[in-house]
Amino acid sequence: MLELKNLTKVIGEKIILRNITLTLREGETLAVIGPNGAGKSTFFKCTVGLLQPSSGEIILDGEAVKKKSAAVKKKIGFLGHESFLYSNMTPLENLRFYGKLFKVRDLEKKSKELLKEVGLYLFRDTPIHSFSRGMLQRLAIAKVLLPEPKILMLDEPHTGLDQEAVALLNRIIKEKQQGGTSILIISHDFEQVHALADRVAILKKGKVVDTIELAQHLDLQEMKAWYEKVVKEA
Ligand SMILES: Nc1ncnc2c1ncn2[C@@H]1O[C@H](COP(=O)(O)OP(=O)(O)OP(=O)(O)O)[C@@H](O)[C@H]1O
Repeated sequence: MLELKNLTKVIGEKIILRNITLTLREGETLAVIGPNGAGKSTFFKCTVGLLQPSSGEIILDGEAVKKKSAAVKKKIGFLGHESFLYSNMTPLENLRFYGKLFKVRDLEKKSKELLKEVGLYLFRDTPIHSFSRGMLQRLAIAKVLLPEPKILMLDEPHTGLDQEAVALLNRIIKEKQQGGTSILIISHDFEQVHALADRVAILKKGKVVDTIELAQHLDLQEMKAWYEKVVKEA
């Protein structure tokens, strides 16, 4: 379980995140949506440890994340805007490199399986500097899955992907959901959020202004209507 308690981020004079308290429950998929500039990316970066919050706590299974222990890093796999891949290396070399860092067992076998899963196996020995954005995103997904994290955090994971890659990503996300992985998704894409999330939180001006459970009966139009009403009134 990942708990965010009173998370605040101030940059310069500006308060970007205000007292965010939110829990990612065991095995749930939580989506965070909100208007441009609401603080979603800053929220994501603070939660995965790329940015230090100004105050507040992030607690993962009872342990403070700010310690950045290897165990905490291994539990959370994140896919942000930067993929942190090495462009002069091939997909297989990238996965070997990260797999060794995370002490992944059966690394060679697992890397090849993941490359097959994301449709890059044929390109396994091609340096990635010639890859398209979609191919890089596929490799970034494989890299994130390699250490089998308990929690997946995805910032706008569908952006820039073609239909086939979106379907692939959603299939992987659904597989992970079934396996009990907790997932946090930041997204602008209502359709994907509706298809994937169990619960949705709206972030506006750095604050969580409302959350809703996506029960079976709440269709996409109703979710959009809820969002528009909350954003207008908050
Ligand atoms: N390093 C920074 N210095 C100053 N202001 C920043 C910095 N990073 C973000 N901001 C400001 O914080 C606010 C929230 O930005 P953030 O990128 O987190 O929003 P967002 O919800 O992800 O937006 P979008 O939907 O447009 O991607 C914006 O007003 C932005 O200008």
